[in-house]
Amino acid sequence: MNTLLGVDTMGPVRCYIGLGANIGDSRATIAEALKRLNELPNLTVDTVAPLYRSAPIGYTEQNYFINTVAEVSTTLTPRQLLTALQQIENDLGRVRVMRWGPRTVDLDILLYGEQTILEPELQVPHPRMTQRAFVMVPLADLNPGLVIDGQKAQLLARRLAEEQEIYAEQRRYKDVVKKMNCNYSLYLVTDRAILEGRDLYHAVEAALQGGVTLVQLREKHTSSRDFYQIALGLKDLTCKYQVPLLINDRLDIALAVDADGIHIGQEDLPLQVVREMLGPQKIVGYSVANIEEAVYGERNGADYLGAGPVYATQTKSTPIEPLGVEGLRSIKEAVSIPVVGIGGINVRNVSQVRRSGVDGISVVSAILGSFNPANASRELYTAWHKKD
Ligand SMILES: Nc1ncnc2c1ncn2[C@@H]1O[C@H](COP(=O)(O)OP(=O)(O)OP(=O)(O)O)[C@@H](O)[C@H]1O
Ligand SMILES: Nc1nc2c(c(=O)[nH]1)N=C(CO)CN2
Ligand SMILES: [Mg+2]
Repeated sequence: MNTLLGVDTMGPVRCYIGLGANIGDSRATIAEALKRLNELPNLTVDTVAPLYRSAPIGYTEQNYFINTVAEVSTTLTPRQLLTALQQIENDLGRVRVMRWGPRTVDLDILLYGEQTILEPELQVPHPRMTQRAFVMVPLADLNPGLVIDGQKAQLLARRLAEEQEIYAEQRRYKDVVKKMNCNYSLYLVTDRAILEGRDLYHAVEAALQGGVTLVQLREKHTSSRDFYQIALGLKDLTCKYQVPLLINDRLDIALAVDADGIHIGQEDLPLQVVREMLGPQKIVGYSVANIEEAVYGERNGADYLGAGPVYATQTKSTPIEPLGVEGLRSIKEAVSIPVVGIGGINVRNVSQVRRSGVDGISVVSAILGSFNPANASRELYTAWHKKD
């Protein structure tokens, strides 16, 4: 605790949370638990270690576990944090049957700053953590030099990993963090036709410099080989600016370049199939034009919805009746996942769109139709963030 002019001021405290699951789709449950953790008002998930598969410790007649550790900062007190973790466990269907038994998800406070807590309901540092490879190995990934009970995390992790069965999961969990922090506010969808021969990479890079937060590569009449090559090039760019790259429609291309996700429409592969094939850690977006499609999207695994057209546009060959801001608002209110508006959005109507409550705007021509995509993006960014 810092003391400033005799007043106690508490900044956020760095904590480590252990996550474990061995019933149902453990990876998906852990991803969901992390998302809910990050959504707590007084807590931010800063980093998540890779996932590990580990043999059950304690009671051994149960499935292998998926385990990881999250580094978080929070202004919650230890007790409040414990209550919040237990709430998430319960909401995700945890039923306590036996000690050390199978569970849909387990969230333990491993460390709370430097504090030691010895209460009947809460002991911190977690009393068994230094005996558990499934805790120490991911913890050492996050903070190898951390000292617990006078011992370095990395040394403890190495020693424990020799005695206890633990495997690194191939599925990369950095994706989960990326997905969790995905910012939908200024979402660029590409269209090379609008560029009229200007260089796509050049335009996208300018847009990224101008503040675009998400990029979707959309190609209409391109060979698979060219699509793949363009996607690889864009991936380098989006990585440089730490912005997710999504691929329109083509699951094969999304997989081939290990994109951050895919965006599909009503006529593309079924949503559940795409989700199943890409796994829980990738972003799946779904185009909707009405409430029914939106609710369907939310129930069948979409991470966000692209709702539109908000205004009349020439991008689609068959014109659809625009939703208008009210239609957009009704879609946003019908679901709890992020919604981005698309179709005819430009710097003049952006604040109107924002007032519908959506999470972002998706644009094609407002950026790529401009000879200065950096400026166009900057203006949209400013307009979106302007308080009225
Ligand atoms: N650091 C801690 N983090 C979470 N729960 C704790 C902690 N210390 C004590 N507890 C208490 O442990 C009780 C049992 O928790 P739970 O059923 O999740 O145990 P467990 O995860 O199966 O076992 P273990 O504690 O060995 O990991 C909780 O009700 C909680 O009050
Ligand atoms: N491998 C593994 N074994 C366990 C785990 C766990 O998360 N992973 N959790 C337990 C109780 O917290 C008991 N045993
Ligand atoms: Mg527990």
